[in-house]
Amino acid sequence: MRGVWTPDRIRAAEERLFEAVAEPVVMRRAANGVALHVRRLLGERAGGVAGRHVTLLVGAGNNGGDALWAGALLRGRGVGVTAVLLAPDRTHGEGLRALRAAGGRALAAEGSSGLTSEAVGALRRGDVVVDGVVGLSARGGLRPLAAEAVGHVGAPVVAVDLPSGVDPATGLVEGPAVSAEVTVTFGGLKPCHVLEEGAARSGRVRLVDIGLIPYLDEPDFTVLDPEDAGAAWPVPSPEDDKYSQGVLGVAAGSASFPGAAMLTAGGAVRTASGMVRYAGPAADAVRESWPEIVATGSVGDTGRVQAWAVGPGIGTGSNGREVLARVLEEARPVVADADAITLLARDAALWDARDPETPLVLTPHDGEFARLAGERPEDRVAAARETARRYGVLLLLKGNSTVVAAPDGRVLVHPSGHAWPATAGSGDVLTGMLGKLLAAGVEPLRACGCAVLVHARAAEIAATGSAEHGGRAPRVGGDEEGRAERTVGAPIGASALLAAVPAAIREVRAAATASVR
Ligand SMILES: NC(=O)C1=CN([C@@H]2O[C@H](COP(=O)(O)OP(=O)(O)OC[C@H]3O[C@@H](n4cnc5c(N)ncnc54)[C@H](OP(=O)(O)O)[C@@H]3O)[C@@H](O)[C@H]2O)[C@@H](O)CC1
Ligand SMILES: Nc1ncnc2c1ncn2[C@@H]1O[C@H](COP(=O)(O)OP(=O)(O)O)[C@@H](O)[C@H]1O
Ligand SMILES: [K+]
Repeated sequence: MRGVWTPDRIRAAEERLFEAVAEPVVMRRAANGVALHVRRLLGERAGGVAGRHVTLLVGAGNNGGDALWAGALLRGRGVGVTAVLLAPDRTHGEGLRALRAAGGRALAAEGSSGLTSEAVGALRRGDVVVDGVVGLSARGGLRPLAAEAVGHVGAPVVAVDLPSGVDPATGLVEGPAVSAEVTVTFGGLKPCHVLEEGAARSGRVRLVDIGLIPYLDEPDFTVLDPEDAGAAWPVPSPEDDKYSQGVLGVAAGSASFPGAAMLTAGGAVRTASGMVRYAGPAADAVRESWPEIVATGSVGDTGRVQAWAVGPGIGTGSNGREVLARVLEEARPVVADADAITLLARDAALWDARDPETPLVLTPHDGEFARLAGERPEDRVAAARETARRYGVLLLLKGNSTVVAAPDGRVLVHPSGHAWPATAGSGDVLTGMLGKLLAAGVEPLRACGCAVLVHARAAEIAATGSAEHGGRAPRVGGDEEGRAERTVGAPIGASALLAAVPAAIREVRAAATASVR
């Protein structure tokens, strides 16, 4: 599990760190981390380090200072280094002196009419470009000269702290911005590394220890890693039977939408052993697809369950309303998706059926969120947190980065790193998976984080066939940790995602086992 802190809180921790350790020492630690990851990327993409060329794009602040110091260190490894200075009179003085003393070149970016041809040449020549334009203090979109320079970058980029042009606090991008292959950040993750466009533009995020950790308080939110999901994933123990692992009731689908029932129920079956019951008009179809499911026609006839998954395909008319009200009255943990969210958003009386002490998870996409909150989410973390608090629910806001907020203010974020789950019916699969984790007794916030992580990974496995390749997706260039964007994949439907859920579970469980060795 990794913490994420807002820029203000990172800065406040840095202030405390500087009382104990001199600022230049800290900066040197940061630059060491940058130089290390530049060397690695040169090895991957340029086949070696010595004799290769790196171009530094350097802004006016300490972010540029980090880049210059890293350049000085790279000179010591035989790398040719050219710094393109966006603000020559305000460049970090010590960093520039260090680079020059190590034999690096520096040139002003700006000529009489924008970027000089020399600067453009340097940006084009680098085997790797280091983005030291702006870091934590970024405000608004890139300044015109910086934007022009970024437009000339063709080589793989190592971003210092964060990709320039991305808002550090939100991950939003206004205008041109850097797309990094690797982002080297210091002390703790910032929101831009895991939210919105910033998540994709950050590439592989590498965290460097600069001694900040003891000065950081509780994170603003957290990101689960595969090993966290693997450690929490329920598997049967020798004492277990089918009931003790938690029984999930699925109330999904209708005569017109039997597929929603199949996908939701399937998500549950593939997530954990034990038992799944189904209640609804698609009972025959569900029995045919999933013979292991005990299916009945109505919620009242279902028998005992430890949690419910309700909503996909139930419709928003009186039948759907009746189903949802009956499920809520059972006072068991519930995951409510799709039509159930629409019903809850427009019918305040439905909330009376709910026991406020029993966990209720709502899993809206942005459109469903707007029905609940009155507007589409802008700052997704703040919006999810506020809505979770207001309704007293766990709010799982789906998207490329999924945000899960608990009513007590805790938040988990999962940046998927790809968009393979964006396919019709994949939300239904997620609902079934999450319901089964709730039925198994996994703590609700963690259950949400685990379900989202494994669901996204299952989609990636299905799209790329990576499980068939011994855990490695076929990739175009790059190393085994290469980004999903460079992975060769083919579009999938939700059934393919569903079929890959066991492979994704095996993978996270293997990660958990490896991490305790
Ligand atoms: N604190 C520490 O010692 C440590 C910090 N560390 C490093 O320091 C970084 C923070 O450094 P910082 O605070 O100096 O600011 P920084 O992000 O370089 O930007 C400031 C300059 O950028 C400019 N600018 C602003 N917005 C812009 C835009 N949209 N487009 C273009 N330019 C823009 C703005 O110029 P302006 O044009 O507004 O005058 C201003 O001069 C942090 O990210 C990390 O890398 C590490 O070494 C660890 C120790
Ligand atoms: N651009 C995207 N990148 C990654 N995941 C996405 C993207 N768009 C949607 N998803 C994921 O796909 C799933 C879609 O769910 P949902 O919108 O409910 O679809 P449906 O109702 O068709 O099942 C969610 O898990 C969501 O997080
Ligand atoms: K940067």
